[in-house]
Amino acid sequence: MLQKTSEKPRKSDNVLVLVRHGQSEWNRLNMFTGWKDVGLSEEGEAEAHRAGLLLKEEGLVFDSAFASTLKRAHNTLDIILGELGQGKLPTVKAAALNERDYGQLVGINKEEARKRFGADQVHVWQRSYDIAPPGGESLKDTAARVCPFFDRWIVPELQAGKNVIVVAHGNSLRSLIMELDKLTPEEVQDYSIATATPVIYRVKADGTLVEKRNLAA
Ligand SMILES: O=C(O)[C@H](O)COP(=O)(O)O
Repeated sequence: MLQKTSEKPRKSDNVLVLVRHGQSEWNRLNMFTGWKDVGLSEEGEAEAHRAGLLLKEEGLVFDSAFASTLKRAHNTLDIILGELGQGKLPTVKAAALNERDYGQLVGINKEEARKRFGADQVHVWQRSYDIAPPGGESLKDTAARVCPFFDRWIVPELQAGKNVIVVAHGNSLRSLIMELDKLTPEEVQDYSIATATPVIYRVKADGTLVEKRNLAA
């Protein structure tokens, strides 16, 4: 995993950009989604275009692109790359980056789940580190597939000086950012990621992280 340094960022640093997909149809309906492969809503497509324009304003050009195998993520990536004029960049789709499996909660409206199981219990399932929803994955389980994939396939790209974009999901990215930012299980409970809001890490040639920024519209 990449380490952090307190050195100042430099223009020559390369970047790792992490983006949660734009609003999906089931985000719009406030339903637990997990591995269900639902598409982007109209608003989600618009958000993805806005994220692409924000990255364009930053002057970013990517050398490598990764997304999950779920269409809300790789469609968001396609829209972003289109805005950047990089629609031909080959992209890697990996199931290891898929959203956390929400098990028996999938397809249930989140408000309805709070009424049925209690708000505190649902919050524990949504945000705790090592407690899984029934039949699903905890954040720890999710990290156990996301982080090894990141180390195996993405870190070498960054260490080779490439600019990398990764489009994935609220919880698969939380598990990765927990590792990158060295968040404790308590800290990660309060950490959530907005849809289509790029998180930019600057990465030095030796692979250390120098700066993290959120690109809010
Ligand atoms: O799978 C889902 O329902 C969402 O993508 C993430 O849900 P959460 O923000 O409730 O964890």
